[in-house]
Amino acid sequence: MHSEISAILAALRQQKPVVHNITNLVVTNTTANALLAIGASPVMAHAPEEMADMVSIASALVINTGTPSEPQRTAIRKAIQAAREQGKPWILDPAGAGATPYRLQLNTELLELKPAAIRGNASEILTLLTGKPTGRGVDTDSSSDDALNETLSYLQRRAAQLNTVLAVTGATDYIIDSQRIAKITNGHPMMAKVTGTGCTATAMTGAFLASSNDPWLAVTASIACLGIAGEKAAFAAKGPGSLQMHLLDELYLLDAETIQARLSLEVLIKQ
Ligand SMILES: Nc1ncnc2c1ncn2[C@@H]1O[C@H](COP(=O)(O)OP(=O)(O)OP(=O)(O)O)[C@@H](O)[C@H]1O
Ligand SMILES: Cc1ncsc1CCO
Ligand SMILES: [Mg+2]
Repeated sequence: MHSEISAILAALRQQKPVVHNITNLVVTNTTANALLAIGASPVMAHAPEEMADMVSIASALVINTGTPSEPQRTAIRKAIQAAREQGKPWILDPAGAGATPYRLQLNTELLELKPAAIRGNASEILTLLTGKPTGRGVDTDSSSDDALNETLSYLQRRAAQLNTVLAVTGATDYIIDSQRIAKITNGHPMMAKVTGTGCTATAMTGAFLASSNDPWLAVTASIACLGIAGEKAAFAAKGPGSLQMHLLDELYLLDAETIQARLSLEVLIKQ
């Protein structure tokens, strides 16, 4: 898999896709910088009046519901409509989907609008798919093999129904479509001590989706690249502050040799 991942990264850097982000107030700067560091061209925009025009110059759209509001909801609807009309991929990050009924209702509406991919932590993805606002979710690390397998086959059925790619991230990442599951164990626990690491994964995935015809491979490549850059950054960091700085450097420096040396990925067959 390392050569396929490096090939998509090379295509991304060659194409420098414009990625339109409607994201949360917390991570707007860090996700824009991560997109630049990996080789894409970010634009952060949320005025409803310019959504169709902005989508028309972008190659992918990233929607993140971390700090929602009614004006943003209007912008999100307009941007997704434009992306669908223009045949451009869009990715959903249901940030905090289970935190309030408002977010869950918004995310449930967006789920029906055919995202090419959905990236969240286990609680967010399960809340979104089941409609049950639990903050508990699954802990893929501590689940028994049976419980984990049950959840994976449920997720795979839902990915097939929705014709999307589900990326469930955490200590272990699972990238799931109707046929394939990638299990990635790159990354470092310190990454969870920097806000917006997951939002960065989603934003980067927008750029990777724009750089490949295989959405599952694109999402897998994106999550693997972030995990590899993140673990390298963690080794160099004293704590979360310098991790954030090193992460940008490692995304910028990431190359095929590093991917080959560090990739920790297993492809599970159809459940
Ligand atoms: N305990 C961990 N061990 C190893 N890597 C981790 C761990 N926690 C997070 N990561 C890395 O961080 C990436 C994204 O993190 P996570 O799933 O925690 O996102 P999130 O909860 O949506 O974060 P946020 O909402 O702050 O953006 C994962 O894909 C993985 O590479
Ligand atoms: C901390 C926080 N609050 C809303 S969005 C966000 C960033 C991580 O999702
Ligand atoms: Mg998140």
